[in-house]
Amino acid sequence: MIPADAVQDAESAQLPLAIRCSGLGKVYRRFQNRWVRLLYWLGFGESKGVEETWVLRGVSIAVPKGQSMAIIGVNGAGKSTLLKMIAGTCDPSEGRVEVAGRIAALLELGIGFHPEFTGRQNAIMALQMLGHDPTGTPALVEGVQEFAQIGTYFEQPLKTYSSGMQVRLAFAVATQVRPDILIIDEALSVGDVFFQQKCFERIRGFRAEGTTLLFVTHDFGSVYALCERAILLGQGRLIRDGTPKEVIDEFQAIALRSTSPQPTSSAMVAEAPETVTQTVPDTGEVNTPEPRPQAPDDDSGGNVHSHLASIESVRLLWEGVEAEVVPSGAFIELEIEASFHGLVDEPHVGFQIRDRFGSPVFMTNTHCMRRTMPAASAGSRRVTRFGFALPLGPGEYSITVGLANRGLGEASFEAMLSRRQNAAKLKVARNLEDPIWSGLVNLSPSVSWNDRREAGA
Ligand SMILES: Nc1ncnc2c1ncn2[C@@H]1O[C@H](COP(=O)(O)OP(=O)(O)OP(=O)(O)O)[C@@H](O)[C@H]1O
Repeated sequence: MIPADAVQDAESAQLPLAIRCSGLGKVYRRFQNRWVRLLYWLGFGESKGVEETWVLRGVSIAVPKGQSMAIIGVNGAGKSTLLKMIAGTCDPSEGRVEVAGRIAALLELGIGFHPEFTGRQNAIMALQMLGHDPTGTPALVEGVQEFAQIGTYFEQPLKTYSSGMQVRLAFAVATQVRPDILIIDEALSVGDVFFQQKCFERIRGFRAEGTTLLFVTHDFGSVYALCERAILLGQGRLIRDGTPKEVIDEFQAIALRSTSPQPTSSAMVAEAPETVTQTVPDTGEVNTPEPRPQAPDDDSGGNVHSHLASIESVRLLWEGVEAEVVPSGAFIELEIEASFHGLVDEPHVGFQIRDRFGSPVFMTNTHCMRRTMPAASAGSRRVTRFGFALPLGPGEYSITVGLANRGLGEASFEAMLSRRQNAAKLKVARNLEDPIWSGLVNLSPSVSWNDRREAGA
């Protein structure tokens, strides 16, 4: 939890560093008027009429050479600001950044490109600006064209490009020569799935050759797939530094603790619900003292507790018997027992299955299934059973369960009452009766064919 640890850890391990940030901060100032601005820059009137907003403060991290680190946090947490300071496109207001090696940064869509120039012209200029030898440029431009695969658009002005085409060109230019440090800010989320896979393949290749990777994304699947470390920023501060799983769990826990008046996400057991309201439902009973509104008490493991209800047990049943290992394709039941300590007028129960990287495999809940359970009164217990076939590939999975009150709109809840992160684990074994297949999910394809004869044959 202590940001400075990151610097100390890497240094005490005496790892050669690619990046070191020490006490990094960025402040933006708003001036009441231009006179205040002038006085400020002349060194007068320090505080009068000047509003300071620190968007990043006290960030100290050390990134050893060759490490892949994800930066996660809610919108406005300061992720892009940190990347820009490391890339050198934005000056810190305080603290220091030191980098060792050549940086390639994909910070904003087509950064530095000119809308009137063609893809080819932009590629030539960008490669030269990145410091590549002009004599080697034709070969590099060919490589960009080949990787970007934007066809005849390569000869058209950039202003005619879709955002996906711009990312293709930008990524191809930035990565045409392996950089020592590669910085990517969300850019890859724009491209189509095939291009993303191609980019990830190139990034993996660079990693294998020793490139350091800094990666901002809201896609946790790619964090698990690409990064060995993650940091969590919140309101411009470094609040967690650890493995992707630790940091993503913390992010989810913080998101659940949030007290913003927006409803919680429908995926009540799922990916980082943005917010949870703290409202206790109106019981509708006259002269009954209402329980005081109380925030769900969330521990750092992503669990939620409240005074209204709690999930007591979670069991997996295969053929009616509790099981931890089941064959792929088996029909299983997930049994969730909850106890209610107050009236919950519209309870909903849900679950999420995650794979060993922590990536969600499946999630649903009774609200999303358009099922309405009866109200649960104080002192009652209820067992909810979900039954489903499990056509997943062999491997280990975890199950997180949740209980919320009152479904809102299409996909949200008024209050999260109980959540148990990783409440059960499940091992899926190969089903020896299955035909041979590999992958995440058994699609059980059918197959048919018919022969056609050429006329006259
Ligand atoms: N030039 C600027 N002037 C004033 N405030 C700014 C400026 N640039 C960024 N900010 C503010 O700094 C904060 C952090 O912004 P930043 O873009 O670094 O966040 P982020 O975590 O990358 O967010 P997102 O996930 O939405 O991209 C935000 O509140 C933003 O409004």
